[in-house]
Amino acid sequence: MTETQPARSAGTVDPRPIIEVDGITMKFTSKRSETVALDDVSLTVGEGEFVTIAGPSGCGKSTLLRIIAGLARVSAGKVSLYGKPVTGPQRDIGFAFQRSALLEWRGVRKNILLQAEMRGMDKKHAERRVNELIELTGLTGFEKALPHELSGGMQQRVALCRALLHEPRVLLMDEPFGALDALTREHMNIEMNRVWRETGTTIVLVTHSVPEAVYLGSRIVVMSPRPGRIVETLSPGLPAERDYGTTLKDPRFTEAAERVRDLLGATHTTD
Ligand SMILES: Nc1ncnc2c1ncn2[C@@H]1O[C@H](COP(=O)(O)OP(=O)(O)OP(=O)(O)O)[C@@H](O)[C@H]1O
Repeated sequence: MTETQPARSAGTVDPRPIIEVDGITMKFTSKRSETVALDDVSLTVGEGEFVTIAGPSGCGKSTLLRIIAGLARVSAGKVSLYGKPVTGPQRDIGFAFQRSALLEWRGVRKNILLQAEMRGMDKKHAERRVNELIELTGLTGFEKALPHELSGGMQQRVALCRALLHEPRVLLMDEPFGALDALTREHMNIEMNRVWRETGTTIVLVTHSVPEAVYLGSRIVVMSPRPGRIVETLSPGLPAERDYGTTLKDPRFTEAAERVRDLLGATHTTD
């Protein structure tokens, strides 16, 4: 990566709010039923933060991300991105999902460039950016490989490059490593921490994994079972640069992980 690295230290968050979720409620209504997916959820994410959201299945985590992205309309409350109300699909964000959704007939480079084609980006700029991202995510040498020739972790790296191609200030990730085996997931977590530090992107990541939530998050948001509410927010104060093995033994990590587990355990019992 050639660009200057933004200085970071955990806990010192730029006060400028980038995402503001203010008292949102989300109801899904059909002829037969009404589902309250989110109930009075408020969350502010500052520039450069890495917020992880953990919560039981069905508590509205994906719905919350979709609302921030402008892909779903709230029943009540307000959402702003970069200080402007979200009223429709947002272009200046990146989105990564559990399934990498790569085009099977396109190689790595061309899959990443799909983003540039969809946005009509300047070709030379996009080409330069792809080179940077391929290097950043360790995909050098695989530029022409087709998705089926890649491991699951590599496929997710390609999806990550695609989500970052247009240099979005905000990256939303919905359980992006959920389909990977445990070891590959750890590697992706280490990589994700580096990508965050090196790009300065504001990230919100939804996960079912407690270690992933605590290792990656500068702040960890824990939600209750449906209707989803925020039950607690933790800021363990770990340094931004985190060696995996050392971090997992750090008392700040272990205490936060235990607390998240307790909260999720406690919320599960009321399921
Ligand atoms: N389009 C929709 N129409 C009706 N109900 C929906 C819709 N989208 C989500 N829901 C409901 O809203 C609730 C929250 O769903 P959501 O997918 O946001 O949860 P989640 O926390 O991301 O779950 P998981 O962890 O299992 O992915 C669920 O009960 C789901 O059935």
